[in-house]
Amino acid sequence: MNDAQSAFKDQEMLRDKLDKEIHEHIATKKELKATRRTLEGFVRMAELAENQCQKEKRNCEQLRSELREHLKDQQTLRDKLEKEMSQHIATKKELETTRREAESAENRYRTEKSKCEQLRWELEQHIKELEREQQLRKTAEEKVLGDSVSAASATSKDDKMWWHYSFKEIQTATENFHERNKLGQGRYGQVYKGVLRHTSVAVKVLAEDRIRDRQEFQKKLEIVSRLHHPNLVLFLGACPDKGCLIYEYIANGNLEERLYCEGVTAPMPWFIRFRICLDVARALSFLHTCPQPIVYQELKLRNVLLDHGLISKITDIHMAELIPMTSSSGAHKITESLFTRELAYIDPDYQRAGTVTCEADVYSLGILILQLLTKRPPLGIAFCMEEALESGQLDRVLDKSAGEWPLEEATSVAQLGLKCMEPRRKDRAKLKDDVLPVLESVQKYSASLYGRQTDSRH
Ligand SMILES: Nc1ncnc2c1ncn2[C@@H]1O[C@H](COP(=O)(O)OP(=O)(O)OP(=O)(O)O)[C@@H](O)[C@H]1O
Repeated sequence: MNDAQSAFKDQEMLRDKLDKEIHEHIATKKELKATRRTLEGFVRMAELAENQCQKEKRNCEQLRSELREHLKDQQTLRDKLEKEMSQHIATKKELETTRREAESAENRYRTEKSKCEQLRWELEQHIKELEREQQLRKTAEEKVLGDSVSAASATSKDDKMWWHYSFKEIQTATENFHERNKLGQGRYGQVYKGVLRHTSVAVKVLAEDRIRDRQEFQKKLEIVSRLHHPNLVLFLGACPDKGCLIYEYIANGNLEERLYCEGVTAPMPWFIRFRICLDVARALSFLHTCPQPIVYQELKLRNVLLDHGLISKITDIHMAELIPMTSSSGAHKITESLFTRELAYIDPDYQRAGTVTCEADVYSLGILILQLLTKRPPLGIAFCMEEALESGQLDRVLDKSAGEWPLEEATSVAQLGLKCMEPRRKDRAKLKDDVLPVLESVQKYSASLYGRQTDSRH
């Protein structure tokens, strides 16, 4: 083989190689073209996608801002709702409070109404009782006036005005002085409830030393049995040998218990208190104006009993002292030791004069009046009332549980109470001229307020 041939061969091989490379190049070019198209497609798709994205993004922005607006609106609405809700709760609470207040006001109204009804009923009973007793009183007073002189010396006579009960009868009546029938224990003995000859009675069993002087005791019984007055507890009889005194039973306890609402009783209204002052003053006046005057000496809250109509009656009348007919001054030396009496109620003039007069009762009445006005203990009561009146602050010391006191009337009763308590007996208020007129006019005022006459006695 020559050179030409080998060159040709080389050229052939080169041409084949070039052809092959051209083919490969063409194929690669085609591939590249295809790839380029694909890529261009991708680019377009990417552009489309980006456009879409932009659009979506814009939509999103739009939605977000709408959402923000919406949320803002919702927040405003929620704030408004919360505000309204709390207003609603506050209104509801207010309504609840108002409802409770209305309920308690209604309850208070009902209680007050029933108290009023009760008082009205009691007043009506009082009127009936007074009417019934008025007649009794008239005849009794006439009889007493006629009889009391002879009564002092009636011990040996047989014309007894009281029942003589046997001890057996009294034992039966009190179930042999059973504890459950015991009404209380005083300084001079025990008191039992019982039923004697179909009548409710209080049996007072006096201590032995109280009946030692038989004659004196009998004499007292004769006098006491002749004392009939609507405001005195009625003495029915006795079993003198055993020191048992039989009194009518008074159902509503004593004034101290009622004033201090023991046994959860309702407070006494002011007009009942005014009436009690008058009742007690009338009882004292009756005793003092007997032909042979009687000084009660035992006036205090515990010795004023109240019946079902809240009419007051003074008890322990057997403790009273007769002023001897021989005493021109109306003064009497008493044998009783002062220390057996309640000190605060004792006439301060007794120590100076050494004798007792009817003014001693007026002094005790003064304390009782001030106690009913203020519900305070007797000690220092006059001083406290003087201060209140001088400073024009009476309402500060008046007992608020008695209701709305009429100030003008309360002032005149308070002044009267102080006048009764003047240290010197000659300066004290006089029952007939001062005490009764003031208390009667106050009673008239109370009656006019309640639209009817609650007192038919005078
Ligand atoms: N007739 C009566 N009806 C109903 N209760 C009465 C009667 N008499 C007395 N009592 C009651 O019996 C109790 C004792 O009364 P008593 O008179 O013996 O003593 P006191 O008044 O408490 O004290 P003091 O001996 O100091 O007077 C009191 O609670 C009184 O209210």
